[in-house]
Amino acid sequence: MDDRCRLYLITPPRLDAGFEARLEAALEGGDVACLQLRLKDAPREEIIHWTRRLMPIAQARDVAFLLNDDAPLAAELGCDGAHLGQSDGDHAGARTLLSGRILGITCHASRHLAMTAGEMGADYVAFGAFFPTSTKETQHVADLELLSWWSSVMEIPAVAIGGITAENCAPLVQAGADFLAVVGAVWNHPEGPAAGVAAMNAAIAAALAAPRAETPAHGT
Ligand SMILES: Cc1ncc(COP(=O)(O)OP(=O)(O)O)c(N)n1
Ligand SMILES: Cc1ncsc1CCOP(=O)(O)O
Ligand SMILES: [Mg+2]
Repeated sequence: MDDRCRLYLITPPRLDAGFEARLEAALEGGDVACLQLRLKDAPREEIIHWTRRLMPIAQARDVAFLLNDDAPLAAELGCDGAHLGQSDGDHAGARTLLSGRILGITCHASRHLAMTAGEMGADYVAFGAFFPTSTKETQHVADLELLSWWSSVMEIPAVAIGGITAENCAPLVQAGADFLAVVGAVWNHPEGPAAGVAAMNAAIAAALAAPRAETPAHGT
């Protein structure tokens, strides 16, 4: 198992004018593997606008830029990839369209969805929600056993999402999450987004350095 675990940053649900500076500040805070632009129900023009503004900031720092929900638009705009949920269109078609780019798939708390996504060619599977969150209404609760099983059996990276903070992330890291996806932990951090990124990275490093809790037994 690759012991590394990295931060996967998702934009706030709404972006105000001048958000570019907040993103730059966040990325100054420490390691970020990728940035997902997630503007639910925003007009296409707004998504295009923010992609053109934010993608160069991310890519200049070697942070992959992923678009949520829309694989054709991600391909058209030259994004590094897309994240699709179970209701976000044709996954296999998106895989073809995003050949050579990153495609991540929401798998909620389901081994079956994750294996299907893996067989389809997903670059990562996302499990959640691990904790209560006010960022999105969630209907699925994922647990450590799923994460631990996936990471011990599969090579495809796992992203953990949902209410993750610097304070609660250690068990996810120790269960084998390859990435921790967060919104609130960074953008709502009381000392600003750079402090949020720094706190997440410090918590990940501490969890990796700490003695591991016993791994749960895996069923079939
Ligand atoms: C990394 C990551 N994981 C899960 C999601 C959720 O995607 P989805 O289920 O399509 O819900 P919306 O985000 O579209 O509301 C995600 N965006 N990113
Ligand atoms: C997009 C998404 N999908 C499942 S939970 C969630 C929201 C994650 O945001 P936060 O890190 O603030 O809980
Ligand atoms: Mg979606």
